[in-house]
Amino acid sequence: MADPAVLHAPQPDGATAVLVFADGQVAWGRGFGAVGEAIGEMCFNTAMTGYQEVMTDPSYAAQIVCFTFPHIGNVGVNDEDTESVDAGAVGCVVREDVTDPSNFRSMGDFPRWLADRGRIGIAGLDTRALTRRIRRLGAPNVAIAHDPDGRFDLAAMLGRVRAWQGLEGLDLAKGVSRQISESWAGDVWQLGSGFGTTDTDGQGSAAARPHVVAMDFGSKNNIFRTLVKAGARVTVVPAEATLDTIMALKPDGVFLSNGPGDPAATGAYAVPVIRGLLDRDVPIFGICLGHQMLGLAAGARTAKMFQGHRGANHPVQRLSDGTVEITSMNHGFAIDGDTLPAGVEQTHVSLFDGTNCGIEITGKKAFGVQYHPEASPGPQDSFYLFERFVGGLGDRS
Ligand SMILES: NC(=O)CC[C@H](N)C(=O)O
Repeated sequence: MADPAVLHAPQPDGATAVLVFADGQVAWGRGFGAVGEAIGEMCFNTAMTGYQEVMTDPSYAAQIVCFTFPHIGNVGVNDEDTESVDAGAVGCVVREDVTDPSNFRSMGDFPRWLADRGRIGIAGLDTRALTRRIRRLGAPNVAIAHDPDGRFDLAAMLGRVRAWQGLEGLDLAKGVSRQISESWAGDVWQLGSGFGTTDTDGQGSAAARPHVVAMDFGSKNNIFRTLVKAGARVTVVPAEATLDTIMALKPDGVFLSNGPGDPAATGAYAVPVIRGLLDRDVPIFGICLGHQMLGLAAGARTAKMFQGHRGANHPVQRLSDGTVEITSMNHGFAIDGDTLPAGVEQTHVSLFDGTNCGIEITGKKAFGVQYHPEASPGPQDSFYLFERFVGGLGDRS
């Protein structure tokens, strides 16, 4: 039950936003971005850069991001550093008030951009204390609200956050996926030249490239850009594409994207399709949710983590040679490494907590990683995975 003393914590002067936790705790702050209310699971992200990419990563659907880096919004926003058109986190929690943007790439300010996307921000909170709370108690369900007049009905908010089912068992991937297929031509962004295309990256004409059919479960666009950079021709298909639809596109390989929600809840559509691809020996590469789904299709189980991994400096060990990759991460579920059946090999582990970070299906060109080798934001130590996948597609008989 809520602690009434907490729920009725007095509203400080000037408070225009509030967080109401499912256990009744309340945290007051200053609102920015959209006016209104949203409900989600609060997580923390430790990346020092890339707030725009984080907020537009569809894997954060139904989540509120607490940034541990204190200065968020200070380099503004632009039209290039977005990972999706309109999906992403429902809100964010930041330490310092957002200052005027200062950056040569800035095209606008973060609060206005958030408002345009209907996303709520709250500033002035002790984000380190909130992070410690998550580390102690696990990721909480939270209601976030912003009202410039400072009027909030805390009891009603508490009722709504308690009524929310939470992320466990929630299927969000098909809701944020593209609904129609699309052919993807853009290459990765570079300083000075911006985004390249398949015509400008020196890898030959699009038709000569291996064809990757990418299943979109709520993908970050930089994955498709990186597949193109690695030499692929990419066709993106919706999350609920059938095995027949995919095979009709004559894929040289199939890519399984990241995405929001509980992987185990996607069992009705994606997992049987992936099983069919495995039966047909189609090469497969999965990232994050896609990795988890590949594991489920191969017979492993997934589980919700206590606090999850989100940041841009997570060390992962590659077991084949002991090399450590510094990776970008964003996940709250994981494959349970103890449930890998025969024929599924663990290839990478987290050096933070030993959780599974990579699998490979023995005897097939099918592998996945729990982290984000496409970075955006984050280090690019793991780009070799794209080269390995795309480079291995040419010799399929
Ligand atoms: N980035 C992702 O694909 C996240 C996968 C899954 N929704 C999780 O939280 O674990």
